[in-house]
Amino acid sequence: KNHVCDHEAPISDEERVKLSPDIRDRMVKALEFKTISVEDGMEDIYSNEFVKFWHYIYEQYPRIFSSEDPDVQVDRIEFENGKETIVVIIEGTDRTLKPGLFISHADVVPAIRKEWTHDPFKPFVTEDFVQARGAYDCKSILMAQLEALHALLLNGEKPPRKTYFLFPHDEEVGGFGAQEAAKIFRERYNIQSDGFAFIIDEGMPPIRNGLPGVTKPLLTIGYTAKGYLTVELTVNYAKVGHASIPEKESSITILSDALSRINANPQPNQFGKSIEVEMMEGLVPYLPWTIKPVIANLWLFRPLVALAANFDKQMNAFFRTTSAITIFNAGYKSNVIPIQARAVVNHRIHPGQTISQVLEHLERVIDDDRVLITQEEGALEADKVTPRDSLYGRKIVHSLNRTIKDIIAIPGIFLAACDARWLQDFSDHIFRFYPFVMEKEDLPGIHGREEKLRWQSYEDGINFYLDFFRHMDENDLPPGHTEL
Ligand SMILES: CCCCCCCC/C=C\CCCCCCCC(=O)N[C@@H](CCSC)C(=O)O
Repeated sequence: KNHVCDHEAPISDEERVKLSPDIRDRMVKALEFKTISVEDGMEDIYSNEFVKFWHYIYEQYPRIFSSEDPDVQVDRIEFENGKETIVVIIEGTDRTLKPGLFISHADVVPAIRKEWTHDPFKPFVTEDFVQARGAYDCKSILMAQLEALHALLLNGEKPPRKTYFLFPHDEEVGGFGAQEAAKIFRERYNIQSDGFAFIIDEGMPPIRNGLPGVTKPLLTIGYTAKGYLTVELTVNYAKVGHASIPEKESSITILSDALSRINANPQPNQFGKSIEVEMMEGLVPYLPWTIKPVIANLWLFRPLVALAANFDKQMNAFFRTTSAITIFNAGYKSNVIPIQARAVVNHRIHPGQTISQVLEHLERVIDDDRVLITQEEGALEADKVTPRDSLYGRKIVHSLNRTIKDIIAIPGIFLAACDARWLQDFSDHIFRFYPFVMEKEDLPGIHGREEKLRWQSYEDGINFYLDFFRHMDENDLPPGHTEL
């Protein structure tokens, strides 16, 4: 089976929610709140923005947040400085079905004003897109889910199964909101291991022109996610003296050598150890004739395809554990040689490797006792893998095909991390993706500058959630539809 039915009849015009000026305005306004997560140890001046953000959201969606309906419940998990992780629970029409869980975080990463053409918290709006920090990651999902849910409830409908929405406040800095929610799901709501039918969180974006020759929007739904490991490298080299008579080595040169060795000796290629082979096979029908015969015959060309990791940064990220040097500091005065140098390396662990294997490789490559390697808190192994033939996966693809023109959706690996990792015990069926098509050039906007959400994509994404909310029952799709 390797067939994705990408020619579903689209939803009808009557079913489709149109992007009204009100829907646009709500999104634009949501982007004005500086719900910024800052790293530990930095001054957190944004707490009140979270309070104001949720106050605004409560006002905008009264059918959810101030409802008399006993089937609609809102729970607020309080954290320091008034920040809250929010849980919304909607009773479904069939109480015999396991509940489903949707996750979307409310926090965003910081943005440096001078790097942007417009203030990242004063949204720049055109006919085609809105540009602001969080426009894609992740207020797009949060707002689209609220729009879809509100429309559903206002229409007098309920989802087929009980549905939980989790809106954490700190995904970008560790996920304590999601970790606390996991405890509350167990203790307060009595949800046991495997208690959710499925979990849906942020993940890969559908990218138009994402691969050479693939012009249609291509989405690799995260059926697993890479692990996470940050290490600090420190050198304390006390042989220092006056800068006019330097030693041959210093903490800076020793650390620089170590970092160069990490760059020159990447972690081993893992092609074939997780679901990247299926991912490549899923792509076959859409590839141009120049590449198709190679990918269609992986039994023969596997070693050749694995080599792609050496030439293409995306393939590299899919096929191996990556190591990104994200922080480097040393020195404090131009004529003083510093004793200490420090760097931070962030690894995204391929499911074919473990944390200890990554550390062993790192030690072997650095091969210098003067470089102290310490593991930062928050490391996690790669996530478990969702079954390829999951009914919910097929239903997701079905709804994507019905609401987003030309989308190609195949199972793959999520290259980053999301809050679902803290809730893995609750479901074997976890899916990580965004339903908003982007152009390839938009990609660096996520965590970068000029982050964008395209309006047509936003409308499509709202309709995706609405369609999925209506159809997320246990009934199988008609034969021939959406076999992954
Ligand atoms: C075959 C098609 C190729 C497409 C390649 C696209 C590559 C895009 C990969 C990732 C970008 C999207 C990421 C969006 C979600 C970001 C979530 C996130 O940033 N999470 C944080 C969590 C931090 S935990 C301390 C992270 O850093 O991973």
